[in-house]
Amino acid sequence: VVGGEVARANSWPWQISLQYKSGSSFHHTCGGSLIRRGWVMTAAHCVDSARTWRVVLGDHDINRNEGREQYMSVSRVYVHPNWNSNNVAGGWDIALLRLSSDASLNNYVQLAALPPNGQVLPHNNNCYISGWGRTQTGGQLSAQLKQAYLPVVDHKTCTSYGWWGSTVKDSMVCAGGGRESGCQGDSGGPLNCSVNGKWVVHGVTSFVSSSGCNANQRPTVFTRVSAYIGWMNGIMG
Ligand SMILES: CC(C)C[C@H](NC(=O)C(F)(F)F)C(=O)N[C@@H](C)C(=O)Nc1ccc(C(F)(F)F)cc1
Repeated sequence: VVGGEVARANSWPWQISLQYKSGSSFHHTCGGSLIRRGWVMTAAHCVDSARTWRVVLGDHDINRNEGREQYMSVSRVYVHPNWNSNNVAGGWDIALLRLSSDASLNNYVQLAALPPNGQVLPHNNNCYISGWGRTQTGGQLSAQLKQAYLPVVDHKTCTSYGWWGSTVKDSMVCAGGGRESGCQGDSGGPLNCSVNGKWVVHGVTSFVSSSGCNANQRPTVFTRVSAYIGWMNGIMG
């Protein structure tokens, strides 16, 4: 996350860290959201390579053991069948991870609320991105979970000339576009939007400009969760 601030610990209790095993240790690579006690929603591009994954729930500082973490292994990865790893602009950048056991819900670990099928938020709707991604273009990951205020940029604006144009599809949500943005390592994490006074995860962090995370008029682009409710219910039952 470029800009914004360190989040109050566990204030986004559905935020997870997706980590892969390298040698004898695990490394953060993406974010995700806990959507059922045994299921995590993330980006398809996060799980393109076959690795040994683990999901950390209840985390704040990914480099320290603070005692609230739950470390879960992943029993199966469901990547959207239409996902094409050579074409993030095509959309379909969503995947579900089946956890090997159910999470324990508490003050630090809660389920994300998902939007109703098809719901599209208005321009400037209040949203926050959260994640442990780079804090500057080309910079380092953040040790502590960060958040930044990224209001929704409507499709009409986001797909216009000088903005993303036709790179952004109807199955995506744009947010931000100023000095604050997502960045590498935030992928798969939530766009937390306030709807009728409740936080709802409307986006899965998908891409930013290759010329810089917080490039002007290149808002952070998210997979629109409300376009995939049917697919997710079909998988999770
Ligand atoms: C691995 C990538 C598919 C997703 C990666 N995502 C992120 O960094 C994050 F965290 F913001 F979600 C990204 O945007 N990386 C930048 C460096 C990038 O490659 N952006 C990008 C690539 C292609 C296009 C396209 F589709 F237009 F060709 C648009 C943006």
